[in-house]
Amino acid sequence: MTKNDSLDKVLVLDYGSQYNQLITRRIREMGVFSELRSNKMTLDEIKAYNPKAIILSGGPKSVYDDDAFTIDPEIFKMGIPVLGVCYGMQLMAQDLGGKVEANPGNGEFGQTVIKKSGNGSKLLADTPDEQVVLMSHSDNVTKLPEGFEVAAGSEKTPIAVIANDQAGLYGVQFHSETTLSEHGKQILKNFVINIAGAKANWTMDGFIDEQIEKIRQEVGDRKVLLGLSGGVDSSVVGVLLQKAIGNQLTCIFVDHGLLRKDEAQQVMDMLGGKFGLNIIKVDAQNRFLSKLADVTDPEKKRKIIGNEFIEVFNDEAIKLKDVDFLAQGTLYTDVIESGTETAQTIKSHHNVGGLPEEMHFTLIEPLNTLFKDEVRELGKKLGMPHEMVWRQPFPGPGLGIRIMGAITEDKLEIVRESDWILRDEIAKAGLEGDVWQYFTVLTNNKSVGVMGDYRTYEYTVAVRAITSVDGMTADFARLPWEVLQKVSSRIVNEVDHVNRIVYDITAKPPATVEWE
Ligand SMILES: Nc1ncnc2c1ncn2[C@@H]1O[C@H](COP(=O)(O)OP(=O)(O)OP(=O)(O)O)[C@@H](O)[C@H]1O
Ligand SMILES: O=c1[nH]c(=O)c2[nH+]cn([C@@H]3O[C@H](COP(=O)(O)O)[C@@H](O)[C@H]3O)c2[nH]1
Ligand SMILES: NC(=O)CC[C@H](N)C(=O)O
Ligand SMILES: [Mg+2]
Repeated sequence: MTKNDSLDKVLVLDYGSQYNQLITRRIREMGVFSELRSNKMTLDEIKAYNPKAIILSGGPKSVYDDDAFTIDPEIFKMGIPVLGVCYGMQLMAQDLGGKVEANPGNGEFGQTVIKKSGNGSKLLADTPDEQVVLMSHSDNVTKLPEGFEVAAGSEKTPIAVIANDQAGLYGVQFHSETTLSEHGKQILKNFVINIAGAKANWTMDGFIDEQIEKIRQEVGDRKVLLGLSGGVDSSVVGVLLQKAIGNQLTCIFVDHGLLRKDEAQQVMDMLGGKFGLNIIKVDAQNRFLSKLADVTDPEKKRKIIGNEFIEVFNDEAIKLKDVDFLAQGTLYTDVIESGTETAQTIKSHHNVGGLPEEMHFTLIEPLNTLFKDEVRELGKKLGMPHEMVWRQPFPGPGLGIRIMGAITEDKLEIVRESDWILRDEIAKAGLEGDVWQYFTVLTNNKSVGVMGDYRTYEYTVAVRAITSVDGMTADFARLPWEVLQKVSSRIVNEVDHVNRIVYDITAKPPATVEWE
């Protein structure tokens, strides 16, 4: 029996929403074990999995499309409580004899108020009669299936929550899993704990033990390479692997020429020195930069970088001999944004969507169901120091995706120096703990300036600083004017070929954090 067999499990079936893993994460926050699985799971597989409750996620398709993702309707008769979220609710309604149609208007996107009807069913217990939720749909349930009641509605969506208390079947048209649904957590808790009766016996300590056991079983006495960047994710994987397999682990730190100022030295000192990890530093500037010469398309850059990383790992593996596994600090955010069978590609993260199609390694990615803040909690539990756990994220493709257009040595110098000034000023202002991530971007835009009575025609640098919890959604940081003023003045004065600074004031969505 594996450890998971003793836990109550909530099975989330994936219909392709960007937020689907947030559902499992909200449930883990309650201390209940939860996993996301393919909507292709058969009825027998679901029965064998033995879930305490099932959630059908949202998704981009319409349930009446010819190529819509489906479910075996028998699952609604198994006596296991089922909650449908958005697409999931529409699928349940259609399968049980209700009707789903395109919304006659433009759909409903953004925060909306819903109002309970009647007592709102057990699902909406302990939430106010009127509450704000995040809607993101263009189809509506227009006819209820038999045995169901409307538990709440909004102006544009009269059927926004459906409930069949007796059968334990429920649907919410909104995304209860995002923080933009103000009582979403309570609603999920009502479903998982009160309605399905799941026991809260999952912990992060349990997760560590389980991962260590899994890694030991898989690796046996063979060797593992870890792509180590000095970032939070791969450092946490490094510490976890060291606990699991000790000196069967070799870490590879690649200097691809796209690192920040002084980064290579800092990483080697911190992880090799203080933490005693066995690290090989590979100087690969030339091979990365020559492959990237003249490449302007963001997705192409990401794929070239992803491929080249693997080439470097391959070369090192040949030297070390008998290495079968490659470990990476891949998080769920990297997986979902790279696109899955059901979810659209937003950008190919170098370590997922940027990997070559054929690889000699088996991947070990113990964090690929987690979000950044969960990884930080894990790092703390593993006894890692505050400054390592709270390092700001830095993407694997590095400064390469912060230069719009083709990458050159001169442009790298501009982003490297301007980034250093921004980091220096944020540190001096004592704001490092308040801002989740901050960096500069070299736009491909030149404009006219006047310096010392001369006309200049030089580059615009953008400053990006955001607040976030998990990197899935973000807002621009309200940096004090004085800090922005100092940063602007120093970059224009100290970095050649820059005469204008702009501040990026978009949230994610609709923008993303990085510009490419
Ligand atoms: N310079 C590098 N050398 C070796 N491996 C790298 C390098 N950059 C990234 N990687 C690999 O790619 C993975 C994904 O990178 P990512 O930036 O998301 O994570 P991280 O660097 O570990 O943490 P953070 O998100 O805090 O920067 C890393 O966990 C690591 O395995
Ligand atoms: O390792 C990585 N490889 C990548 O290819 C990559 N792209 C974005 N990021 C980081 O992910 C978080 C979310 O960024 P985006 O909103 O730009 O997708 C932010 O923290 C980004 O810095 C990456 N990390
Ligand atoms: N977010 C969703 O799950 C949307 C479901 C469906 N595609 C709709 O537009 O209504
Ligand atoms: Mg990184």
